Amino acid sequence: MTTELGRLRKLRNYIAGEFRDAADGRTTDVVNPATGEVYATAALSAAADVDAAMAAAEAAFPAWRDLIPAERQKVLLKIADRFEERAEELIAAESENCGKPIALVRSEEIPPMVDQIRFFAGAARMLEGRSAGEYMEGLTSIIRREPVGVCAQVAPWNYPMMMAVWKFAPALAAGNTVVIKPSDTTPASTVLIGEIIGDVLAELGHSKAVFNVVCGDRETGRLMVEHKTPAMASITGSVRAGMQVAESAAKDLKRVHLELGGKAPVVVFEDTDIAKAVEDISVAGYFNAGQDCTAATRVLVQESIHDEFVAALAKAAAETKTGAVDDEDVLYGPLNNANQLKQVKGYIERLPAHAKIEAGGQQVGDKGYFFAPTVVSGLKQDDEIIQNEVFGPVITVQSFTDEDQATEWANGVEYALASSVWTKDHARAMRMSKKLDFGCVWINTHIPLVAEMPHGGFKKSGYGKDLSAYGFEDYTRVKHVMTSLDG
Ligand SMILES: NCCCC=O
Repeated sequence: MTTELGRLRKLRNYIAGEFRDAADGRTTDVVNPATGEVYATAALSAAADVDAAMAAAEAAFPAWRDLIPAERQKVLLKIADRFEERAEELIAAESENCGKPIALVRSEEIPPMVDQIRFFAGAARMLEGRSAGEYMEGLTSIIRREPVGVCAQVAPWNYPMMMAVWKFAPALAAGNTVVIKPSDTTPASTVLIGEIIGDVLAELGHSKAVFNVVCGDRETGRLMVEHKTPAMASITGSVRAGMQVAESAAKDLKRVHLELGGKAPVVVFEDTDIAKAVEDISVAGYFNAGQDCTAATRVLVQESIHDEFVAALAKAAAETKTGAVDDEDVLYGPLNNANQLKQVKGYIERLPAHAKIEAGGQQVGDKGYFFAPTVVSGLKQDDEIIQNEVFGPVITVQSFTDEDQATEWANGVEYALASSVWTKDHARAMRMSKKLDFGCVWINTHIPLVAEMPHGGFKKSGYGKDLSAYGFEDYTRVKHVMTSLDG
């Protein structure tokens, strides 16, 4: 099948089932971060394009909302099947757009995405509400769970495809219509997803305008969030972007769903199995070049095993490979863009004198945006690299004395998305899972996720959940209907 990608290398908006250039013809260049070369252009959408997409989604909403859930389920199940059938196209688009290792997109991204779409297909038929009944004499109360309306969704560049799935699947399952904007650095796979979903909608007799893709930059995102049509704005991105969205959405009290940054602490006690912990933490710190809001980035290790642990982490880093998309031995590819490379380099250049680079610390090669697996030890709680999200293949290490100090430092950042604790002591693990102020606490593991469980943080990591029944409910509203029994 010829796709938008294969045909043109010109990525356009997908509105009401049609590929459209931005109304004013503007485009941005799309760069392959593995080569640093431009390989496509994408529409740079402005107000007229956002208006068109919102009008399409608004017009499609009543019919989509009024379908019985089983019909929406059929659509989502077919989308999941189509993702499997067209997996190689999706993998190629994602890999070229992000420089991701092809084998890892195939094994680590496609299967969970397909599973997540199927999970939400099921969730469409499992709407929750309190039992209907007489809570006041002579009056029956019932709960209706309804879609919110048009959803404006802004996806990030670290997992463009999977984050699009986390947004469109619960939204569509619940009966909402969607306008989604991929990052301006990674529009390719989302445009292809637009085509796939549009085809499925049409094949099953529904309007293609249920799902619309608008390409563009931050300004396009701002226009979407401030637009009068959507009832909800959902964004995965930086804290800065999330705060701007919350502020814009506050102007007309839109519902907001924010999945922002992370700075996951990895608390390693002296009784842990060091070899296993190092192996798992390295993968969880370097996978996707550390560009993961739950990455195992901030290791806190008990002082009695500190030196041994750091030496093992440094050895694991030296053995971890980054490189070409078709090399099956690499764990991760390049950073996503030149700006991100500059940001990661900046954190390393500004390290304080008391920090020690145990491994890596430099760009790899002179083509593309690759960065070496890095371990930095000797850090203090107030250091910039401890407090801020690096979003690169950098693991920091601090040495703690006891449980109280570990807890204080683990919680002592503005982020609160994910964390892990490593110990053989069950009671300590359970104490720590209560004390760690994060949306997820892993015990003796770090980074796995499942469709059935929520993903989302506290504090400046945002609010609202992705995945799970909680994520599904975020895309619904609850209405109370009360009826007199006297006619
Ligand atoms: N491991 C998936 C994390 C999603 C956000 O970065």
